[in-house]
Amino acid sequence: MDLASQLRGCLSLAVPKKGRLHEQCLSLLKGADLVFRRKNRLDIAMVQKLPVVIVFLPAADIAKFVGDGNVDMGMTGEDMIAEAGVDGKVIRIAELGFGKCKLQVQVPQDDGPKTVEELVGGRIVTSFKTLAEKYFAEIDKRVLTEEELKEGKGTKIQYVSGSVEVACALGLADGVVDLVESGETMRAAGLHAISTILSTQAILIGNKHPSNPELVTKISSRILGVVASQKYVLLNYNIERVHLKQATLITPGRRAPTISPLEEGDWVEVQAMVLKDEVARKMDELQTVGAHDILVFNISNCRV
Ligand SMILES: Nc1ncnc2c1ncn2[C@@H]1O[C@H](COP(=O)(O)OP(=O)(O)OP(=O)(O)O)[C@@H](O)[C@H]1O
Ligand SMILES: O=P(O)(O)OC[C@H]1O[C@H](OP(=O)(O)OP(=O)(O)O)[C@H](O)[C@@H]1O
Ligand SMILES: [Mg+2]
Repeated sequence: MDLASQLRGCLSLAVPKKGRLHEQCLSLLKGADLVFRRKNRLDIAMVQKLPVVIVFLPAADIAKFVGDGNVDMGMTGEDMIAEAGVDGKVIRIAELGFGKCKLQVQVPQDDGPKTVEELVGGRIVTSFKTLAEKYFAEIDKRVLTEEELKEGKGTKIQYVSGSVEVACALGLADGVVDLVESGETMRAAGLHAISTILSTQAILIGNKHPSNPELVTKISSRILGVVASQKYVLLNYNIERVHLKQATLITPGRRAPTISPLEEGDWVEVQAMVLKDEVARKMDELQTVGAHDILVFNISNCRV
C-alpha cells in the first residue's frame, strides 16, 4: 500500500522535528504508548495498534497546520501559536510543563536604551516578526504623532530565522526580540532584557473540527495522564487519628486522600497525590504535625 492510502482515515499528531521541544515530545509519546517506527528521512510515521500518524514538522509550522486543519493535533510552544495568529482557530488541550521561557526585548547591556520607548524608531531583529510588530506598533502609537507614523518614523522590525542575538554586535539592530530561558545566550552576547512580551511553554493543541473526535479524546487523556504523572508524586504516611485533620489539610490530594486503618491502635495510613515541586515542604509540615514513615513514590503513569 502506498503512503497516501495508509494515511487515509488516520488521526494526525504533529511534533517538532528538532530543537528544544523534540526530545520531550517524543518522551510524552512513549509514555502514552504511541509507539511508532520512523523510516530514515521520512517525516511521517504510523503508530502501532492505533489509526494515528505522527508528523514531524518545524515547531513554527505546527500551530498553522493545526489551525488550518491540515493536521488534527500538535505539540508546540504557546509563542508559536501567538506568532502564527491562530489562537482562535485551535483548541488548547493541555499545557505540557516543559519548554518554559519568555519572549523578551533585549538591548546592549552597557550603552543600550533603558526602556522600550527609547527604542522607538530604531531597528529590531527577531524570529517573531508578527509579535514584535504588534508590540512595537502600540508603543510607536503612544510615543509618535500620527504625522511621524505616516512619515515612516516607526520602529523597523526585521526577520531572521536564528542566532538573533548576534544582530546587535553586527550593527544590524538596536535591539532584538528573542526567547530567554536561563539568560545564558543573552548575556554571552552582551545583552540584557528590558521588557517581556510573553511567557510560554509547550502545549498540546487540537483543530476545532478533528477527523475523529473520539480518538482525539483518547490520545489527549493518554498524554494528559503522562503529564500529570510527571508533575505529581504519591505521598504515603502513617499518623495517629487525632492528628489526621491537620495532616489532610496539608495533603488534601487531587480529589481526597485515601485513608486506611492500621492494625495498631488508633493509627491510619494516608495516601495522596502531591505536586513534585511541593513535596519537600509538605514532608516537613507533615512531620511537625506528627506523621511517621513518610514515603514518596514516583508515578509512572496515571489517568486523572
Ligand atoms: N531556551 C529555550 N528554553 C525553553 N524553551 C525553548 C527555548 N528555546 C525555544 N524554546 C521553545 O521551543 C520552541 C521551538 O524553538 P526551537 O529553538 O527549538 O526551534 P527551532 O528554532 O526551530 O530549532 P533550532 O533552534 O534547533 O533550529 C520555541 O517556540 C519555544 O516554545
Ligand atoms: O536563555 P537561554 O537558556 O540561553 O536560551 C535561549 C536561547 O534558546 C533558543 O535558541 P536555540 O538554542 O534554539 O538556538 P537558535 O537561536 O539557533 O534557534 C533561543 O532562541 C535563545 O537563543
Ligand atoms: Mg531555536
